[in-house]
Amino acid sequence: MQVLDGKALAETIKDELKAEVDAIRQAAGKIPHLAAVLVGEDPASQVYVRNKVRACEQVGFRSSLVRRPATITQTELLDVVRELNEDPDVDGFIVQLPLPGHLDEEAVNLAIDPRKDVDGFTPDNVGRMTLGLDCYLPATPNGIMIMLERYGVETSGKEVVVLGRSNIVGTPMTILLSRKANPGNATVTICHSRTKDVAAHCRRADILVAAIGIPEMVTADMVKEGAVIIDVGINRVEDSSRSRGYRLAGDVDYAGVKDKVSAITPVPGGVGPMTIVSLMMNTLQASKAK
Ligand SMILES: Nc1nc(=O)c2c([nH]1)NC[C@@H]1CN(c3ccc(C(=O)N[C@@H](CCC(=O)O)C(=O)O)cc3)C=[N+]21
Repeated sequence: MQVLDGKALAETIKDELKAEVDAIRQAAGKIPHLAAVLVGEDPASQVYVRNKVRACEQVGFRSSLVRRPATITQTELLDVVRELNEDPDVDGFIVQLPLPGHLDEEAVNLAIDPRKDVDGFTPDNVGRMTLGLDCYLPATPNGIMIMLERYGVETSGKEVVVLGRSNIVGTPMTILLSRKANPGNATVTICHSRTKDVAAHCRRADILVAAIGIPEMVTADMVKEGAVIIDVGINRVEDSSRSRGYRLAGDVDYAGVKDKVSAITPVPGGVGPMTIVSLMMNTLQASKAK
């Protein structure tokens, strides 16, 4: 069984990015600049954004963290987005999700200038991805594609099952995996809350991508012998034996499936770090485009 070590691969790619950033800085005096908007105090979001800022430092980017209280109004948040759209010093930015309940995520997303949308969430970028045009690819699905490519996981002609149909992971994952490209050319099934027999679909999968947010939902009886498992879930599970009071669990029962599969991503240290690296790649692309 091979552990698909996203953390190690992310470090390798960040070294490559840093070399490119250094060269650009010397040749053109330009430094890529990523801004992140963080609304409220969601503990997981704070960790993710902190990791993004740290990654920016590692590759030699400039980063700005725009923090706003959970009480911000929709109008005020749209003003923040507009300012970032118009700021010539900012190459790309993200608005960390989820937003507090009173805010309209869709309206915020629609307000982002597609040229600065390094998350790849705006209709312009989603449409361009679907048509196979140049665009910013969404960070988590693209991070997974890079992982499959660098670890030499064959996708062509394979049966892939994606659990979850979110706009940011499940749905774009199906598009990238089924497109005529390498990696790609897979036969993809998407499962969701209305799917009749999820386990039966999973058992057919050569590659299983779990992105549903239910801790350890995928158990050994649901996976095919020798399958490749991509675990996107990062769930905080109460654990009084830990000093922080919780442990991280994926959507897959790692201990239960690891002896049955050919390769699997750990949580943490799997898809998460790859998500951050693809955000860095998009930001470099944004800075080159200007
Ligand atoms: N606008 C927006 N863009 C995103 O890309 C976005 C988002 N909103 N909202 C939430 C999800 C999730 N996400 C992660 C980023 C880093 C880790 C990460 O660093 N994970 C580490 C550590 C995890 C931990 O310690 O909690 C790991 O898996 O090893 C995970 C998940 C980005 N997302």
